[in-house]
Amino acid sequence: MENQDKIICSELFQKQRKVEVVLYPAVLAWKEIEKSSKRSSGTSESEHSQTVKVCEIVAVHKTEDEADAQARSHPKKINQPSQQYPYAFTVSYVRRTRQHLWCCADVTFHCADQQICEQWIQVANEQLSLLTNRPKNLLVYINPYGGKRRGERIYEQKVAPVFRRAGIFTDVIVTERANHARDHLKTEANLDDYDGVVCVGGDGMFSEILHGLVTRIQTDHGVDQNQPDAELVPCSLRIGIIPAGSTDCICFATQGTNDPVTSALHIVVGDSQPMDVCSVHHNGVFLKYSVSLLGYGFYGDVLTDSERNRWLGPARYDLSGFKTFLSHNYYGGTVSFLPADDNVGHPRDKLQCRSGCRICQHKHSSKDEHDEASEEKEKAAEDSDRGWSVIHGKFIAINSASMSCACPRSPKGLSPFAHLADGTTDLILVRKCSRLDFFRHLLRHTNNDDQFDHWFVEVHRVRKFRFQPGHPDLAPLEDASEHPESPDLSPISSLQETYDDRTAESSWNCDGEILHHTAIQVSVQCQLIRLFARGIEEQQDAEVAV
Ligand SMILES: CCCCCCCCCCCCC/C=C/[C@@H](O)[C@H](COP(=O)(O)O)NC(=O)CCCCC
Ligand SMILES: Nc1ncnc2c1ncn2[C@@H]1O[C@H](COP(=O)(O)OP(=O)(O)O)[C@@H](O)[C@H]1O
Ligand SMILES: [Ca+2]
Repeated sequence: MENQDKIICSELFQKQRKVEVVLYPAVLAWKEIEKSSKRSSGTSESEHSQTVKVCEIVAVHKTEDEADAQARSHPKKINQPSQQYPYAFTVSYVRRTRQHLWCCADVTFHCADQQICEQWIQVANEQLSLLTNRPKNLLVYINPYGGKRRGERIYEQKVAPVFRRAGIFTDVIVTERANHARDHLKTEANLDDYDGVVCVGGDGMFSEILHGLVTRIQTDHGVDQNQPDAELVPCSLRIGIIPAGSTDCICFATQGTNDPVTSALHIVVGDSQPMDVCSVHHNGVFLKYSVSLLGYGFYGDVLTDSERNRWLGPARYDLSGFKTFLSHNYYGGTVSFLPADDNVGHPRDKLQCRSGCRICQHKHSSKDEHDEASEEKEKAAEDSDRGWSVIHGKFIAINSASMSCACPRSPKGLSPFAHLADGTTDLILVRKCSRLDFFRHLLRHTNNDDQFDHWFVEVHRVRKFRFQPGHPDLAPLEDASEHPESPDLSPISSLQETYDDRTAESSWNCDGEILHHTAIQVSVQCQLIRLFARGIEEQQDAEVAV
């Protein structure tokens, strides 16, 4: 860096070592100045600078620790270098540890001159105030019953101290019933008072916040959510997620870890990650929004069963997953879908959505350029069923993943190459197959094998889809148990006695909530919301060069 880039530069003390500290517009750097007998000047610079990006500084504060106070009140006792420099300031900043985990680290610089110390604090804070994307006022909702019921504790012990340090003001509401947060956002909350909303809970709680916010914005702008083709108004408030639920896949898939401190730091630095939202309708009536999984069959049945065992906490999904696997139900129906454009890739193209993803960025700019005429044309084509594909069949699972849906149970997710903000969802059809085959498919969610590489699985990247339950009389699929490649495990007859595949219906798991209708129409709303996140970082992003 050039000399003229320096905003302030001083020789200070850090841990009793003399360091040169420089604040550049984008970076804070410090390096040790060693005593050296080899040089006439008596000092030499050590090889390595330590650096912190200014945009990842949480706060710069005057340090009031005991040693400094003592040094000021008993100047005669001074014998340590740090005590000769009794004024100090502390820089709190983001430090990456491992696996996308962030922590808040502190570095304290000491100096002899009070004025220099105060100048540093003032100048550094002026630089921080130029970062206009940082939130100052947040509305926080805590679900005290999510996950292992630790929401309040997690917030008080791990998150609130980070917000306090960063000087963020918060209004905190601990919910008293289901849909408390949704209803408060819909009708009561004064959204103009806040720069963002924070959700402490799981995917179900996130879904509440999403519905409250999106519905409020549409109502304020006179948009009718019941119109499947309505142009929805994007939310200007960002949403932060503090993971305190059971699956927490929205948090995991957008920052790579389920750690409350990491989430708090993404909020403090003002990250912004656009995200697609699926709108779900039934016969022209709005049902729900979804950002992660819309799952019929296996995941719908797991969720329905798990609700009965909520007291088990996150383990309820393991029990229900096992029971549902043994039941081995399949459901008839017709899936129709409108494939996405080729430029957004394919669910098996191995292009992972990462921080600053080019595919999502390209989608954003082409969305801006889209003129009204081409939009009209597109709509007409969609309405006339031109370009739609139709599949009848018997399915063990129909999953729509608008993002990877990675979570600790499945670190690469249901659709590892799905994108957060490309305006599409990956539609995964798992046809009727043997129990052993389905087990192999599930197992591949936990290892590096391709879970789509099975004869009974197909996956499509789509912009819209529809589902109609019912026995597929028109074009029944051959019975998979007769398929030569699918040796079945012995049937578990007691579990299947009452099961009639002509009439049976499952339900939809919509981000952890059960939908009350099975016939649905789904449309992806490109980048409707933004999170306080940045997508999963590539490992080299962690290094900073000066
Ligand atoms: C042989 C071992 C097979 C293990 C296969 C595991 C596959 C797991 C894929 C999980 C995808 C999760 C998608 C996210 C769903 C959440 O929205 C939903 C609600 O979350 P929360 O509100 O935090 O509770 N979670 C689920 O539906 C749980 C699915 C668990 C399935 C075993
Ligand atoms: N105070 C409350 N009492 C009961 N249920 C609540 C409360 N606040 C939120 N909920 C509901 O709890 C459900 C599960 O919440 P979530 O935080 O996702 O936990 P989990 O991940 O364990 O399912 C959501 O459907 C949400 O609407
Ligand atoms: Ca998507």
